[in-house]
Amino acid sequence: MALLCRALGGVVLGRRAGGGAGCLTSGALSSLVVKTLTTDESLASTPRATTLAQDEEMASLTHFCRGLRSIIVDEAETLAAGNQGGRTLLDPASVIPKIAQLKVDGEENLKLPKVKHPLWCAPFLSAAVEFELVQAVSTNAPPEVPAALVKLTEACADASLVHFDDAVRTRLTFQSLGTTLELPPLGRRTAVFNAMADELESRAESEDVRGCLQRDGFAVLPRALGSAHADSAADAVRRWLAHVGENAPSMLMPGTLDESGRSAPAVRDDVVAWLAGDELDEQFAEVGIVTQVLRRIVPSLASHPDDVAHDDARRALLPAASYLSHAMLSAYAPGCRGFARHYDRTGPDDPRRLTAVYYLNEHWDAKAHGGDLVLYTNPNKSPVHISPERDTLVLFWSDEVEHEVTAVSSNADAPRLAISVWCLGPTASTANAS
Ligand SMILES: O=C(O)CCC(=O)C(=O)O
Ligand SMILES: [Fe+2]
Repeated sequence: MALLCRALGGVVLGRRAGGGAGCLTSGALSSLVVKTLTTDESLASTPRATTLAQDEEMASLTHFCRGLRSIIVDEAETLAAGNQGGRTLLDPASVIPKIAQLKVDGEENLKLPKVKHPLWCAPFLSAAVEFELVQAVSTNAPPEVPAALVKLTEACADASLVHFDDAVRTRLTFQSLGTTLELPPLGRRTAVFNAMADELESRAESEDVRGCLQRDGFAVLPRALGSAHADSAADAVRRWLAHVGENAPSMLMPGTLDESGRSAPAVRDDVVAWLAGDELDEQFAEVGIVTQVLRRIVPSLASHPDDVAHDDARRALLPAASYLSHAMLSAYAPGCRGFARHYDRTGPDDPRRLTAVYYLNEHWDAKAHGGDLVLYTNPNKSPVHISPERDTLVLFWSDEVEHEVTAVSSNADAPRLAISVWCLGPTASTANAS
């Protein structure tokens, strides 16, 4: 394990373009792979981050590193024995089921009661792949090996075993290792993720979302993903909702007031579903993709990574890898009363620090349909009304900006749909526990 830490620690891992390059020291290894897990409480109510103990993290990392190594050795032996049956090196069709089994084995053997998030294995598995990648390049393995590892990560992302961002980062790591080998183009879904994430980052940059947040406490970003991506995401969300409504209606539940799960239709009368980012069935893959894009990019908009002036404790967020609260899909049906004035952060034990809401509603007419988000940013100023139009992203500090959702007119011809993500920070109890 120490060897693994040293090996990984020496590697400069690229991050998403625009996110700044990060040098992963061995001390930072744990923050790469830890604090990323979400309890199943989040499926019932407010999303909450939880952390694993350090020995649990190391056990998980060891499990995936050893497991992946043995899968690779097994595959190499099969190929060498000539029993490949037409398979290529690390053929996803043969390797993905083995990796999926590794995840199941981890759930059974590691005894991590807190681990319920579908993508809980993502940071461990992607660290294991990165390790293999570095090993392959540094030991001058045949060039097909690193290339196969990059493609395998993309297949893992398609199979909800790692995040798409892991796949993009693995490719950047590969490029940073100085090999001249050409990689095949990004896989289809990873390419969609990448294009959406790039668009969101560059729109946020050009509209100075960070500056607005720091100055005004909120930011509004129209055309956040671009109309083509927004349309395909919104269509996919509609199909997903219909599918869930028919096949798993218990996933749709009344929006709650706080993490206790209490609901009160007089205060809010929407219906919500929690998205994990693994909603990748062929018919609605963009649901998982857009969820992963929001969860990946929104934290980086909270402040500039190099800007220490903004690093005040009140706004301190957990490390990026820990922002994996589920995303909340909310639907206010025509005729709903909305959501009464409130702060999202309900108290010192609520981890939410930054709220981001992305709207999916086509042709929303604020006057005719209502459903405004109203932000009460400053008692001396008029409140800010935001119409929930498709492809608008709104960000505000969860503990500073009181807000409400106004009634949705019964003339609206579709429910008012939004996806919300929260960036989390330490709470009184998590700070004491760590
Ligand atoms: O959908 C919106 O515009 C905001 C909803 C909201 O305030 C919440 O879910 O906490
Ligand atoms: Fe709210």
